[in-house]
Amino acid sequence: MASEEQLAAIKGAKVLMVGAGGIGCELLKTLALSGFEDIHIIDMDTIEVSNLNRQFLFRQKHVGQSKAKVAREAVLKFRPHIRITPYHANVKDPDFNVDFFKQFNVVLNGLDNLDARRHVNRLCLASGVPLVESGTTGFLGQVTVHVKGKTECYECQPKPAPKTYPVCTITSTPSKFVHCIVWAKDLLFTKLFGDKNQDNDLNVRSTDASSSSEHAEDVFERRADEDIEQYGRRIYDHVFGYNIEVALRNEETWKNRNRPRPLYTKDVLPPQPVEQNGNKDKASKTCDPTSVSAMAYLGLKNPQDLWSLKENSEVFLEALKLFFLKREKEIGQLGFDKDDQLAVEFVTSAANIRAASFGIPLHSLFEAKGIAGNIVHAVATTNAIIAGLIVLEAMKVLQNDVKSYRMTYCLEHSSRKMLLMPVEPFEPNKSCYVCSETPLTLEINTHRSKLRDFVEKVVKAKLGMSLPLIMHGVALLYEVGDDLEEDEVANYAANLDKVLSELPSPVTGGTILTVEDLQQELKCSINIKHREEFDEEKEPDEMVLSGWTPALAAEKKTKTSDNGPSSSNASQAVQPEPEDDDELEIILKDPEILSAGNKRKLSDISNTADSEVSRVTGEMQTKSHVEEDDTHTDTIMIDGNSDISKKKRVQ
Ligand SMILES: Nc1ncnc2c1ncn2[C@@H]1O[C@H](COP(=O)(O)OP(=O)(O)OP(=O)(O)O)[C@@H](O)[C@H]1O
Ligand SMILES: [Zn+2]
Repeated sequence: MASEEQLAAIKGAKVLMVGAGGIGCELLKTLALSGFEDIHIIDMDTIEVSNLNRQFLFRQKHVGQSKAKVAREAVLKFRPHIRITPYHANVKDPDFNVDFFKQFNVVLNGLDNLDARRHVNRLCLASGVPLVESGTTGFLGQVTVHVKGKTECYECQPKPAPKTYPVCTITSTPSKFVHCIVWAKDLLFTKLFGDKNQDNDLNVRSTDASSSSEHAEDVFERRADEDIEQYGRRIYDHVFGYNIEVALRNEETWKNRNRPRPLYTKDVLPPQPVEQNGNKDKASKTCDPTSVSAMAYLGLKNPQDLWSLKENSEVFLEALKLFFLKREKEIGQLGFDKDDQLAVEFVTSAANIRAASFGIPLHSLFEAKGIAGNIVHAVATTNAIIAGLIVLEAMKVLQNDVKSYRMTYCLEHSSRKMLLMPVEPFEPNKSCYVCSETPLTLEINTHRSKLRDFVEKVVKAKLGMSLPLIMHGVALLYEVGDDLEEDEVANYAANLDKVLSELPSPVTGGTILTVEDLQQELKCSINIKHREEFDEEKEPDEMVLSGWTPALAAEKKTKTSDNGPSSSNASQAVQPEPEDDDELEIILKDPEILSAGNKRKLSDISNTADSEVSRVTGEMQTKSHVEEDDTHTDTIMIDGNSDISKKKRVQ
């Protein structure tokens, strides 16, 4: 029960909720039922059918409508007297500036991506409004509190990079199904249906370039007048047969590994394509490209079935054929999308054929889709728990009850009757470039890299700035904005194509650049260090940004699966299966949700003397470990006074 004071604080509060998805729907409902009367909601999305199983404010009839607006209407039905202001918009829109943020007592995030989270963090810091941040992934979740000057900000700890695999594992020596998925999705699919100009390791690494260059030359291009069935079989024989034979020639590679088996269509399929009783007509009449399906054509109904090698080979050829026959216009610009049925069918079958070749167990389309789309199924209950915790923290923030702030982790397996683990928040990281203005250092080849590389790869991608302004002393090198004169726009555009050392105000080793985002009111200094050479594999961007160090050095490796934008990136991949038992076994829907902060804090705690906490943490680190004395636990403990909640951070 809330006290009189709490109720008064709640009633008088004006709160901003960002995101009205899985967490957001639960949060709005809980806020309304807890007595909040002035709630603003920003969400840029419309409702999709796939949201309905867990976003309970939405119904079938709402599909296609604004989430923010429908969520408002749904809650007003049972709380008609409160004020809910919806914005169907991107939180990064310039309208939501520092002044807009200043009107709120607290901001509550229910977002699903790093970019928007960082943006909101910066606006909260700039406006001095406390932020309660959250995320869930399946059974895991967390709520953290960020108050300027009092606790760490959302960006005080660098976020872990998504799980990556060495290129040679993907192209030459896969040992797990996920390696085959990455190969099928990021290399083969992209090679056949994506941007032809994009760098792709498929040719180079999976064939012996020196001895087979003429064989590999343009092998993926369909020849003029080539029958589509012939083309498909040629691709199949090349990637699953010929390339494997070439790889086998390198005896060194296979000394300590199982040798793969080359697969050719003639060994797996009958010589002529098989007509499927009447299904062909059905497939060819389909006009909606998104409903084109090789499975449907082949009469394969259950996505959870395990297909044989022959069936996979048929799906492979059929899917490739359907892309060329039904979706030809899209070829050259397709990227893998987990919601694209034909793409999932193609990738599943290609990954399975490769898996068969390498002696790796095959997977169903359903499983393969989960891996390829980095899907961890959402759990509505976790969202509800997290939403409740957000409200509890918001109430403490409104009463300025700093001592009671907690970051709470929702665990998958209870330990000692605890499913929720509250931890005291950490102090701001003094070397955080976002909240402490610490200068960063950038190693870069100033004679080779262009300003454009710096803007795209550092300022936008790494620093997350949207409207950057770059200065060298008093000289403006780059700026964006609606109010620029034409000649300024032309100057900046010209600068982008210049190498750093040839800019009007040359950037060389020893230069200090000031980078600023006017909307986020974030400013930071970057010390430039000239460096000639970079490691192609480890530093493909040819630049290394440093100076932004975690507060605690000891980091554990975290497995991640990325729920970010559906763009596929050859270096990113899911890690759904445990690899090594000694690694932290948290499977993340998106790396930014249960981020570095989470693993650091958990491992910090495990280093403390408190065995109870160590046990909880230990369980998270080795998921398969079963607690002997914990077979009938269904209690959730969120006792703010428990020993655990009093644990101080280790410095
Ligand atoms: N920049 C942004 N501005 C406004 N809203 C955003 C922004 N980024 C994400 N969101 C919203 O945050 C919500 C996150 O909710 P959730 O994680 O449940 O995702 P979802 O898109 O509803 O579901 P799923 O991705 O699992 O299909 C979404 O409704 C999304 O529109
Ligand atoms: Zn910070």
